[in-house]
Amino acid sequence: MKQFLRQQLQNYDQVRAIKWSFEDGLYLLDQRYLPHKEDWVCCNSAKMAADAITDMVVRGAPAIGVTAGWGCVLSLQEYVNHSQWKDLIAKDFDYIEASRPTAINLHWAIGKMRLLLNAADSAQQLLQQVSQQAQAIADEDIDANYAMAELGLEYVRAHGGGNILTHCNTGSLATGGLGTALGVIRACFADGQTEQVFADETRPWLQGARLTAWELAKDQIPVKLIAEGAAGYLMQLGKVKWIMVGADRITADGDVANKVGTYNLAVLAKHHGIKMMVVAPSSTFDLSIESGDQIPVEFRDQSELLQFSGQQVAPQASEKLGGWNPVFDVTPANLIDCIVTERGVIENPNKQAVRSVLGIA
Ligand SMILES: CSC[C@H]1O[C@H](OP(=O)(O)O)[C@H](O)[C@@H]1O
Repeated sequence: MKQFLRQQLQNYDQVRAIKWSFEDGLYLLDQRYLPHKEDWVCCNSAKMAADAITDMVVRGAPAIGVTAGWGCVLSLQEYVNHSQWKDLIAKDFDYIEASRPTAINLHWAIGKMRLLLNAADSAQQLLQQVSQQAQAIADEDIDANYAMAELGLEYVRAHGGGNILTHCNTGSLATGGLGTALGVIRACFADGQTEQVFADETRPWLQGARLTAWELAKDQIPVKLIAEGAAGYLMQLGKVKWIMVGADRITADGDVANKVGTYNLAVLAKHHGIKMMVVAPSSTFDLSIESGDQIPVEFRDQSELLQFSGQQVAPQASEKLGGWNPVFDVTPANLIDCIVTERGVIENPNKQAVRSVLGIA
């Protein structure tokens, strides 16, 4: 069974949104234009890689961490023979880290690279170390996706399958491989635990409508798109048994920052007795903070709200009236049934459960 599942998951793991070669550099599938166009952006500097993160060419917490790693290699390649290499590279690392505030995977990746930089006294040696670290970040993410898919499926088998509602995009476009929540969803479908996936649109970037629907359609996994506002009615009619989402930052107590709208779903799920599953690798945990109100929530330009595929949806809105555009929200741990990581499943998340599953004394 495990072999069959692994084969099935490999069939679902064909899309790569991030491509790297030392000769050609970093290529990112431009997610701003999917599913209509499959354009690639070539990043040949750390700044270009950072700007691609800020501009959402690439998005999704783990994918941002992987991209940040390769962005650091681009910096080394640019300055390895420069007399001021250490200062220039440090500035590039800072610029990459500032590209988006919420996803901790970005800061985790840069933190690893900064440790190497601070200890380095040879640029050539550092280039090799940073390259190996970037490759390790990418490889570990792919492996973590498979581990989470298998652990998440085991948990669903033990608690009963059923239809799933997912939010935003947590698949191959948000990670280095199979996906986090979408990896579990793929495993559940392969195992017959679910026959129907519901994806909500996820305004304003439409990661659900544009990206998750695209990924699942490619997999030939039955997916129905819903307006976010329909989620409560879907649950009230008993059409879903699970809510499965990803995460951008999880605190030591198990509070979860994720795409805005996740908190709404968690409250509704609790009210309707539906299981709320978060799926995220250990690189998404920020154990330096205890509660969700310490997580920096990204606000993006109100213009992203006031248009819809190029049309002004609120022409009457002015700069003053504008929009209020937080792109994440924070779900308290007590609304979450389980957090699936590659190290194990954190049931009824709290400080002790987080530390125990992550293997921290
Ligand atoms: C694999 S989890 C990805 C996570 O990132 C998304 O945010 P964004 O599209 O703004 O980068 C969303 O929160 C997903 O859950």
